[in-house]
Amino acid sequence: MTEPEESAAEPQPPVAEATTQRCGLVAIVGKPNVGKSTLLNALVGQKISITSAKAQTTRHRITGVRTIGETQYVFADTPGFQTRHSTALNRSLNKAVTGAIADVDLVLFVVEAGNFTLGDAKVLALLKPDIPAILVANKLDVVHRRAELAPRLRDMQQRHPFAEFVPMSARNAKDVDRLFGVCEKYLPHQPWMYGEDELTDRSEKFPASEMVREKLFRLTGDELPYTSAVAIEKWEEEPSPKFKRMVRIAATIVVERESHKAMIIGEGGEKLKRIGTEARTELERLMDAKVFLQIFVKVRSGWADDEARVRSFGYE
Ligand SMILES: Nc1nc2c(ncn2[C@@H]2O[C@H](COP(=O)(O)OP(=O)(O)OP(=O)(O)O)[C@@H](O)[C@H]2O)c(=O)[nH]1
Repeated sequence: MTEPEESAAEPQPPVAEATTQRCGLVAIVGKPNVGKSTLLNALVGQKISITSAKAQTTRHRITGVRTIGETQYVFADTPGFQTRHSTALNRSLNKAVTGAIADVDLVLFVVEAGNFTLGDAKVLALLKPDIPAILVANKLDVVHRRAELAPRLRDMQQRHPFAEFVPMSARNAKDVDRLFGVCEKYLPHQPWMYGEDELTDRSEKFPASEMVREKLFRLTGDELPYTSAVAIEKWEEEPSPKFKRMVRIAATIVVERESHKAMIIGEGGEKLKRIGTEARTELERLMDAKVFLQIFVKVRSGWADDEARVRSFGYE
């Protein structure tokens, strides 16, 4: 039997090297309180902070994505390292956690500059020598005698073959930018896993609409049909001298009948006001931001039958 000759015409798998894009998984690890969350927030621009909205790859939960130029940095969660409790740190010394950092492209191993302890050594022992690791000596701003750093760093280098060493402060934007530059070359040439803004938008908008929906159903009881939906129509982050973060959100509740609309608005607008206040209060806590929430109620009969529209409300 001979091989069919038309095989040359079959579609070829894409050649990874052909892309100018880079994309890779980056794990931020370190003992509690060294500044991992602060660093992650600085790296992803504070856009991903809601834990319930974490995306998933096969083996990792994704805590944030940042795309700069041609390079997409996908930050992977390493559960167990992200805790303040020493018991949880002990728990983290297990295979699941080791597995989570075993197949990332790059590890950022975070320590407090000038303060290397047994806790660091325990986490360090879990790193695999074949995955490039960058030693991030964080909180450099509080180190007074920088000369004392060198012997400690040599000690660290003896324990693990770090690819590079970056002294920095997660609170310093220039340092954070520099860190991206250092990391870039360790991410493989391959197409991006996520759209440029995919996670940044979706991750907070979705819980926001769910929050309004939850209050809506809780405060209207069983009277309202489940076909009522909530769409986020406007989402604007604004700089504010007073608040760390300020977000203006406009949401629309879509119902099928005028009678449902009246039910939601309530006497003198009382019910809608309560829905808004409760949703806003919880969103502020969840997003750690000042939130201005406007809610509109629209009647669109039969919308639940319209597939495209259902999709546009996020029920895919
Ligand atoms: N001075 C200074 N403080 C920092 C820096 N980075 C983080 N911190 C502070 O260090 C403390 C711990 O930071 P986190 O980001 O919560 O540390 P973590 O490693 O995520 O802690 P766990 O969640 O317990 O694992 C916070 O009070 C931060 O504000 C820095 O570069 N300089």
